[in-house]
Amino acid sequence: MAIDQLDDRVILTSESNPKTQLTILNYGATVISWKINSEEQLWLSTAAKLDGSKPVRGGIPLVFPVFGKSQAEGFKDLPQHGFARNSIWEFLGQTKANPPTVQFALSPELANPDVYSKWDKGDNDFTLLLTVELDDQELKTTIEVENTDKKAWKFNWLFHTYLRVDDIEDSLVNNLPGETCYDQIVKETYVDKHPAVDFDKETDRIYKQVPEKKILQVIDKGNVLHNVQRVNLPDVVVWNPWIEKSGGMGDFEPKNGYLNMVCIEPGHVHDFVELKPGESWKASQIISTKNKDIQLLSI
Ligand SMILES: O=P(O)(O)OC[C@H]1O[C@@H](O)[C@H](O)[C@@H](O)[C@@H]1O
Repeated sequence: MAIDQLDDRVILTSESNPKTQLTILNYGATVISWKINSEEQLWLSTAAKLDGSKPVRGGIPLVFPVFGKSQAEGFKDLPQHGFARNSIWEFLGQTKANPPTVQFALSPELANPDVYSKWDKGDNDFTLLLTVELDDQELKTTIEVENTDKKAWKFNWLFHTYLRVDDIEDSLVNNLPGETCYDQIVKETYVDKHPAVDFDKETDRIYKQVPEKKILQVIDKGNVLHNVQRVNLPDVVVWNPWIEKSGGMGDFEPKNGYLNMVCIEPGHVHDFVELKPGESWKASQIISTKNKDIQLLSI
């Protein structure tokens, strides 16, 4: 694998196919592009700020130590989704040849001080290690969170993945029926009884404790486009801002871009993970286009 380390980003190119490429910004360690044989798999707003002035609108922003806003002690002052997505991570280099693997790290010294200082008054010592593996048709991102402090603390984690679709109105996400979700639009918890998640309006749901064996599949006109597998990430957020909400976001362009994206966000967000001093926690998201069969596990 060729690795090009530029000032603000790292580009990985597959040796077996030079048209398979991954771009990771140092800012937020945000994957902003993943092309398989020239075909882009992720959605990135054309107005996304890539200069570190604002979290990236698109790609795979990383959410830590809080998902959304929380009134929990130590989290109240943090802005939505925490500080991992607006801190400049350190590129550690290539760590494995096969599958080609690189790593990025974040610790309090590197974290955006304005935001980090709002988490328990900036008093929690931690290390985040992000491992990114690029295979021919698969992207695996693994996070390891370590408590390097002398006291316990807690956190949420989430991969805020913007997947590209041809037309959201022709797309479904399966394997969530039967699961309990908190619907952030109507502010209610219910069991989703639809045969699949479809999209004809703003959608913002947190599915809780979804069994790991359930692969989340984005199905476009009957074809499986993306398979999202999770390791140690029990919750899944499904988000599409639709017309009004995306219209109000200055960094969301083109304005009809909501038709070409769906966020499937594997995370640990319903409950906090608590780590005692010296403990660590590890989780992965695996997105793949290999499997074309619809997985029928639900109901
Ligand atoms: O605009 P932000 O901070 O990137 O958040 C985008 C969306 O992120 C999703 O994860 C949340 O469920 C939504 O409620 C939120 O609107």
